[in-house]
Amino acid sequence: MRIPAALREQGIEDARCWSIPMTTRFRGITVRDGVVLRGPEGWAEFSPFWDYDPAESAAWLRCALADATAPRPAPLRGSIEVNATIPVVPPALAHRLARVGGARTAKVKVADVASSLPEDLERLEAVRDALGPDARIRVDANARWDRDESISAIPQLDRAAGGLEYVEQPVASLEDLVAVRRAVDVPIAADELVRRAEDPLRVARAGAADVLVMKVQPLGGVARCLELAAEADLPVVVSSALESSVGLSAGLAFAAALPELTHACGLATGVLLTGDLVAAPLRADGGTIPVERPRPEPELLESHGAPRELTARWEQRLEACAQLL
Ligand SMILES: O=C(O)CCC(=O)C1=CC=C[C@@H](O)[C@@H]1C(=O)O
Ligand SMILES: [Mg+2]
Repeated sequence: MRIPAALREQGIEDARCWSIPMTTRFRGITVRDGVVLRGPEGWAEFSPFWDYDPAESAAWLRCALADATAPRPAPLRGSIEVNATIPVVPPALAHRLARVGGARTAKVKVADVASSLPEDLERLEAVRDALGPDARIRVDANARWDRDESISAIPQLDRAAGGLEYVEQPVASLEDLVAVRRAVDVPIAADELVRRAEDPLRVARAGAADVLVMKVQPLGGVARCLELAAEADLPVVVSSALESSVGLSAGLAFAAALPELTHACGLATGVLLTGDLVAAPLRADGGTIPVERPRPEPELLESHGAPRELTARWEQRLEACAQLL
């Protein structure tokens, strides 16, 4: 595919567009697509979701550009503990997915348009049953509740799960998050208020969350995430943006370089894709993923290569974002 001049000037030598079907619908998506870029440090991923406009997507490109052209920080650990990620699926499938990869923490999606509260409760019961009493279970509502819905749903979810580690982004606004956090006993994590906010640290400064979920692409890259985490001074959960192993490995690099890592990270999402760009995909085993930087396989870049029309859309997107760098 065509490489914007601004990226060539900064050392990008190759760019490939890919598209891989998901195993289950997640975030309303059934196919994941994106671009991988090659620079002097290796391959890096640029894969903003399609609902991110060019201004927001520019942060994803800054991440890819830095990861392809500048060395990653020194790792402080060789493997990262991860959580199983459970989409909105029936209880029997949730039970099965919770055990894939041997994680001792699961994150369960709730409050989805495709799911009622009773169904969310059943999904949580199934996950607890699968993992046993010592596992940690967190839920992610993706800002779909209002204040009152949160305050009513969270204690019910907490009971069904046999105890929740935290609730991720129950409501959209900072003000509502503060109110919910005051009203419930379960700790609160912020995600959208970090990754889609003009000021990702506002939530930390306001004391509105107990945990920050951080994703390297939307936040502009590994180095910037390390700066933000140091300033936020809150426990960080590094999570994926449903990347291929090329992008997941940047998340692992961030998690590996954090001075303190107290929670399992949401980087075991490779299993939600039906294929990958590397020969040995980054997958959880015994609940951890090794901190590695696998390189894409030429045959896999070929076989997962995006159709021409999709590639043209990504070329336009890359160009628009490159102009905003
Ligand atoms: O945190 C995890 O366990 C996996 C990543 C994950 O849940 C997400 C990745 C990308 C987009 C999001 O809708 C979703 C999230 O909201 O955290
Ligand atoms: Mg989230």
